[in-house]
Amino acid sequence: MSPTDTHTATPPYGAGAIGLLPGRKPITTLRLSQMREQGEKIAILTAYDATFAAVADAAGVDCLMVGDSLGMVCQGRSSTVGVSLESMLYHTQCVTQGLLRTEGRALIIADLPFGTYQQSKDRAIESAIQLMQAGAQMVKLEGGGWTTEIVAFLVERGIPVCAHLGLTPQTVSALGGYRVQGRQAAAADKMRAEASALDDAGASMMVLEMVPAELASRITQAMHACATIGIGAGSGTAGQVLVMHDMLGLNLGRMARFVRNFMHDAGDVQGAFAAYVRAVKDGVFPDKTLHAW
Ligand SMILES: Nc1nc(=O)c2c([nH]1)NC[C@@H]1CN(c3ccc(C(=O)N[C@@H](CCC(=O)O)C(=O)O)cc3)CN21
Ligand SMILES: CC(C)C(=O)C(=O)O
Ligand SMILES: [Mg+2]
Repeated sequence: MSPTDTHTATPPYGAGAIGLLPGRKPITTLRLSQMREQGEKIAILTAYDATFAAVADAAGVDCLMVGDSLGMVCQGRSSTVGVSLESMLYHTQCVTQGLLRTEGRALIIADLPFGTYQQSKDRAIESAIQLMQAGAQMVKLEGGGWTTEIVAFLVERGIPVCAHLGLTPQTVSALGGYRVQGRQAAAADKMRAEASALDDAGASMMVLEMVPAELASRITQAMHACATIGIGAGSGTAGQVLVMHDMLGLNLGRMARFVRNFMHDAGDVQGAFAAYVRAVKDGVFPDKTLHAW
């Protein structure tokens, strides 16, 4: 199938009413790997509720990420560390309902929150199963080499996994702040080795957050099956993700440098989401001015 056969690749991405667009094939992990192989960029936004999920889906967003960033965006916390599995389940159910109501096509990815996978593989799969039963189609967990065993354990048992390297917000205290990761040669080499191990362990996707663009590109090119998804990691990754509120220009604190306001030139929210999808697919977001690392 060529990229132009699909709904996502055919502009305009999101004119008209929410949902119920005919012939919209659901995004599967197989479809994501085809997109990676064919070089069609994967456009992802976070979502925390039914209405925004349905609007983002109708605008052509490929995956919706129920991020533990909901602790900051929805709950007003100063970090994601205190987010509970119950909160993640609630918001995953909300997003799932939004897509069911509108026959949505986006793939739902849910974050395993801090403290629900670090203890053991058993603890990780118990938490992951709950997210999958709430409607997630893939779970995401943060961390380097130590997560490889957990990723393999979940993947072998039929749970698609997204890894997450670079700035891992759940360990912000250990990292000393929300700062760029992998700047030094030794840290960059370590991240490349961890990324390859996670690829071999069967991770379908990998978020690279606040990583130098060149390092993110090198990691992307080294992957055998895993689709890299950048946030503040340049344009060389297989896809991009942003926190929905950020790209609409809504933030409780200071906006990170990698954010672009897509609401500014759009008539409405769905238009902003569609402009984001278009910009990611066309490779014009992010551009070089958006990351100073
Ligand atoms: N609204 C929101 N957007 C996000 O992107 C996001 C969340 N929340 N919560 C979870 C994590 C935390 N993230 C963050 C938080 C802060 C910066 C930040 O302040 N960046 C600055 C500092 C860079 C530096 O010190 O080098 C920047 O200018 O980008 C970046 C990512 C990304 N995630
Ligand atoms: C920004 C993405 C990658 C995330 O982890 C979140 O929203 O929690
Ligand atoms: Mg997260």
